[in-house]
Amino acid sequence: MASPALISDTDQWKALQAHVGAIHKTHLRDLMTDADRCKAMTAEFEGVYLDYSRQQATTETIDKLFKLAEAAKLKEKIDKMFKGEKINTTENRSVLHVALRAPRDAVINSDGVNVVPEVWAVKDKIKQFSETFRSGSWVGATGKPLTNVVSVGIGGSFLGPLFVHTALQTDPEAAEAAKGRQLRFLANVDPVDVARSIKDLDPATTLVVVVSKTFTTAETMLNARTIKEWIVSSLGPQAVSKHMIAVSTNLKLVKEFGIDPNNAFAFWDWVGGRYSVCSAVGVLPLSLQYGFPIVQKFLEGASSIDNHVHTSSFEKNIPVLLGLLSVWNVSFLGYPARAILPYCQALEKLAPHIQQLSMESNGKGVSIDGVRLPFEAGEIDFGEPGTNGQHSFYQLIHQGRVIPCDFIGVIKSQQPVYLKGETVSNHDELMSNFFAQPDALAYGKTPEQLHSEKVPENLIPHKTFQGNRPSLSFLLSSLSAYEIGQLLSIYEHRIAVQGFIWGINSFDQWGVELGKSLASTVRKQLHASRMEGKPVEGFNPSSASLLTRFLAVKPSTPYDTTVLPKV
Ligand SMILES: O=P(O)(O)OC[C@H]1O[C@](O)(CO)[C@@H](O)[C@@H]1O
Repeated sequence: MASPALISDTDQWKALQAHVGAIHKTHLRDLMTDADRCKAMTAEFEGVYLDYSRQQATTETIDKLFKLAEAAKLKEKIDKMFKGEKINTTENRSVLHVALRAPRDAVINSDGVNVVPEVWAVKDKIKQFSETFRSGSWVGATGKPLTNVVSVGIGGSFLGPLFVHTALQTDPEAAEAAKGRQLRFLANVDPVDVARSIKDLDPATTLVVVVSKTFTTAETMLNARTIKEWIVSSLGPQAVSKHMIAVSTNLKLVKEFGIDPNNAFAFWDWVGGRYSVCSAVGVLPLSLQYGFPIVQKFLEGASSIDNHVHTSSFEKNIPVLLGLLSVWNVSFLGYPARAILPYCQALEKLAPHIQQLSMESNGKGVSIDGVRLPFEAGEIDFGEPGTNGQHSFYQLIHQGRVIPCDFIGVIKSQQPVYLKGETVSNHDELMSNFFAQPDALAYGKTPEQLHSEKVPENLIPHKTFQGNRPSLSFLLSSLSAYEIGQLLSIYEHRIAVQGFIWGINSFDQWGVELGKSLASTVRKQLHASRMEGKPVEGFNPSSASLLTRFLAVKPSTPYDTTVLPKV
């Protein structure tokens, strides 16, 4: 019999739907008393420890999820990805970000060609370039060595590298390697972001890396032209070859922009933008800042998880378990959001990166075969480091809506601090919260407990916590480049697993196109109105009056002269 078009038509999906009633009769307060269950609901790989016992699930749920994985042909789909099959069918592309961190002797084919040597050729070029740059042998137009890097790019050409940079900044080894250097990012086309990114920088000591897979993204290209002007107006047009380099799959456009092709670093269409941090997109700016050896450790961490996801049985497979549990929470328990809560300030840019990774990958309305989904796929990701989040949105998580949480803790802080005489070290203070919050969510507090504490009657409803709120806890042994790579790869694979189960294409992003083309219509109108005084035409009444109001105020930057930020 032909396999059903949608996963929701399978018996395994229906068995999970039928199982929801039984789970609704349980409470985590009771489930957590079962020591065998708690032990069974853990997994460990190379120092990454996952405890998912605080999920609204029993071992029976997990068995049923494994059966769903079988029905979705999860193992086959993961294998196909690793084999370079064109699983991104709407763009006819392989999905091979795993090749970016594979060892030199690995063989991974796309279109019958082993891509690993090409990957390493670019990495070798980055290594050599970054060594020349960091040694001071690469000098700018005025003969000075360059110590500042501004990476210009948006979306996947920004968020992943920003996440890794932020996480490395306080790692002692990486911090030592980055002494005296600055790495900044320019993503938003808002001129305020231009101003911020170059504030107090001297073009004579700055290298600009233009990062764009397509080299056509409107925001990035305008920012690149703006920063080019900043360099040229200060150092002259010949400075571009020494002060601007690029990362792209479109080397033709890089050349047309005026960047020396020798200073361009390639990647390939089989690397999705949001999966590209391990390509030159991340490896180049990070190597300029921290040196290639540290970035190589990050790649090795990511590769270790690639191996793990590809070869481990599902029972021990951290990304597979995570992906299945997310499907359970979203599609069966009906919890549409996920909070990413690292108890580690170095991971403050993890949630913004995962937002793109997850929501651009799995925010789809049709199956990979184009059939409208009768269920919601994807989830709403957000997060903040603890304990900051506790003083912000946790109220809603404790007593308002049910939001499954990822708690991420690190055993050994990057920055140990202890004040003699204090009860605990600063990191232990942080981690006290990391351990307490999941239990507060799971157990809650009953009216009976409040009565026994003599809480006034009128406050009992306000102080009651229903509990039974799901979370999972990760403990990482430490947070160096290697573990940062592991964490990245865990989330990348988890999100792909979710997409494989839902039967969607997690590797295209057609949903971003409509807004882009409408912006181009508006851009034409703004130009015509500003330059030729043309009236606003062809828009709905709402947009027309908004645009008219906007255009009525004379801009502070007249269109007949170049103006750069002044701060
Ligand atoms: O690297 P590019 O081609 O400039 O694209 C930037 C981003 O734009 C998108 O295409 C849409 O947001 C992302 O997928 C991508 O990461």
